[in-house]
Amino acid sequence: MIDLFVIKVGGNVIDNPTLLEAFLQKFAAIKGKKILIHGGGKIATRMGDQLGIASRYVNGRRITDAATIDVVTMVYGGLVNKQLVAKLQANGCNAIGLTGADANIIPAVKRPVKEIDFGFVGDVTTDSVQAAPLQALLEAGMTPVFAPLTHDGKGQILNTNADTIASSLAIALSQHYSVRLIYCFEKKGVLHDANDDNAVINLIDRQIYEELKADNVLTDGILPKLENAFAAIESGVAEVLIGHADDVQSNTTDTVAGTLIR
Ligand SMILES: Nc1ncnc2c1ncn2[C@@H]1O[C@H](COP(=O)(O)OP(=O)(O)O)[C@@H](O)[C@H]1O
Ligand SMILES: CC(=O)N[C@@H](CCC(=O)OP(=O)(O)O)C(=O)O
Repeated sequence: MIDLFVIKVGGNVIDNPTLLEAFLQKFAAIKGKKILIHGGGKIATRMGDQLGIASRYVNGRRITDAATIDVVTMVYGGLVNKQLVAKLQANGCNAIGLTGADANIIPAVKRPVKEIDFGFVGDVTTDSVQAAPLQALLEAGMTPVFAPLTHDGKGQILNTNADTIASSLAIALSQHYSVRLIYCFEKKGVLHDANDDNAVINLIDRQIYEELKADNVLTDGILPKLENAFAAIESGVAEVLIGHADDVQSNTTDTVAGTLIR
């Protein structure tokens, strides 16, 4: 099978012009087939504040009411997605910006209301992801760039966590390609101590994950990121890595830096 890199870049990198520029140069230089998924949660929060629409989170997920879905559609599907595409084009990468609604690639279901009403948040089932249009774009030499938006098939855009979009696409495409899923953020990997940037854990399996959780080493966004990483590796994705945005290029070779998920 042909190799495919499915690469996700987080909001802290997108929000830092120096880190972002370096990341996009390295991403553009990666040879072979690749897909980029971007977040942008921090920018959406800032834009919402400017519009008088405050952000609320439960369990790390944004409560996406009617006003908020408009903000995130504009920010993720417009501002962030198109800026990334233009910068990749400037770096010689033939990027094409997409949401999950485009070509019906990522249908989703509005999260059912239980104790919490998350509003217009979409849950993805990997068997509903449409790989064929993505394959057509990849075979034509283009690099799809995904905003973290999905749709319900009835005309409603939905907000879906970018880490989840990345693992769902990686799983669906692993039927056609040998996929390496790489989560890029502003740390060198999963750390033994979140404040010590050099304390990288090289390898995490389910048992180590449970021990790290019990020891309170893992908090905040790294928990859903690891859940998505395990979902991918347990559903046919060949390799999953979590590392620094600066290491994206080396992480597409045999010399990996960061945390390998097994
Ligand atoms: N042990 C840990 N190692 C690395 N990051 C950690 C750890 N514990 C908590 N974190 C936090 O998790 C965050 C990553 O999650 P998140 O903000 O969702 O990433 P992204 O920017 O990719 O969306 C880091 O910025 C860090 O603050
Ligand atoms: C449902 C949900 O929470 N969606 C996320 C999508 C953006 C995202 O995932 O951005 P980062 O990768 O920068 O965190 C949100 O709106 O914050």
